[in-house]
Amino acid sequence: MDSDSLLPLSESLQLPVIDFSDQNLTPGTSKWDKVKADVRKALEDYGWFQAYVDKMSNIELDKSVYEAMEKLFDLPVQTKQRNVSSKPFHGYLSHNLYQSLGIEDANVAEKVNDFIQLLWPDHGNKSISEMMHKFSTQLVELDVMVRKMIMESFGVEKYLDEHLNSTNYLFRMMKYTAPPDDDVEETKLGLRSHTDKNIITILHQYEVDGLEIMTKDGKWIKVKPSQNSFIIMVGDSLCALLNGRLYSPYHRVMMVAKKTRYSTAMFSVPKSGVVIDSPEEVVDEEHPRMFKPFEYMDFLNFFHSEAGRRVESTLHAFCAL
Ligand SMILES: O=C(O)CCC(=O)C(=O)O
Ligand SMILES: [Fe+2]
Repeated sequence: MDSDSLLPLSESLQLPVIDFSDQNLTPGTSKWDKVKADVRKALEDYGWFQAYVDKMSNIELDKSVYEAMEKLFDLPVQTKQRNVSSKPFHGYLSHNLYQSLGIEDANVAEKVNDFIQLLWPDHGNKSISEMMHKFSTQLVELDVMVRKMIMESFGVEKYLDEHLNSTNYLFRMMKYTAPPDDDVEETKLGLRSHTDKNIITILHQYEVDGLEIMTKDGKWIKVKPSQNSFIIMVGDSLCALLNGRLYSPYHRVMMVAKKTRYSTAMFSVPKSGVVIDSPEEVVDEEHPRMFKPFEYMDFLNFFHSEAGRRVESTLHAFCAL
């Protein structure tokens, strides 16, 4: 991990920070290949990295998203509950310190507009939905770039278009209320430890920290919020698609600061009916086939079930060979 596209995050631990700010980061260049190699190494070793993006021109956008989130979560509970979905974990959720709202197909301008109109039908909110859609578009571009690098790196780029077309984008906004003023560890838990079930997640924390990601050897790493970067994380579906060659890490939110915390997540999610099955290219003697083919909604429904909640690893319990 000692190439010049990596920036040091911490003196004591060499954490994966990869520079995505280069405007000339285009496929086929030597810069692209270098970043691609770092991405693969980080996702093999940690299952995530911090993508440094030069957002100097986007500080306004970042601030606007933050302000819109504050207002959305201030709406009455009955209003937020209009955000429903037929799929588990896609609509409004609330438990303990945690609340979240979800926009399905957030890459489609009308869908973002429908969401804003449904919750917040004031005059003038067109500009808010346009702003949210702009933010989504940037996250989708980052998701596509990273997935292209991953597919190339494993020699399966011929499936890239098919792969990109087999997913939807779910954008979620999260609010975590400040924990009670005590020293009880449990009351600080904002979101319990889990692996993401989708393909790739792009997380962004606003000012207040709390995200912790587990290393393969069981150490929790606290990830500091940064306006200029996004956390890119492998989900179980990508891990399964690549025959376990990339790692999907456990992560959680601990509300250590006594402050309200906001975060956003863009999830690339397999569409209904798509079968996740490792291509031959990622299976060999050294890497025997690890998972049975499965449909994402069956996997998500298992995770949502009583039995699925009890198992240590949803992916292994659901489809390991
Ligand atoms: O709020 C965060 O930083 C993490 C959220 C998360 O892990 C999730 O929504 O899956
Ligand atoms: Fe997560």
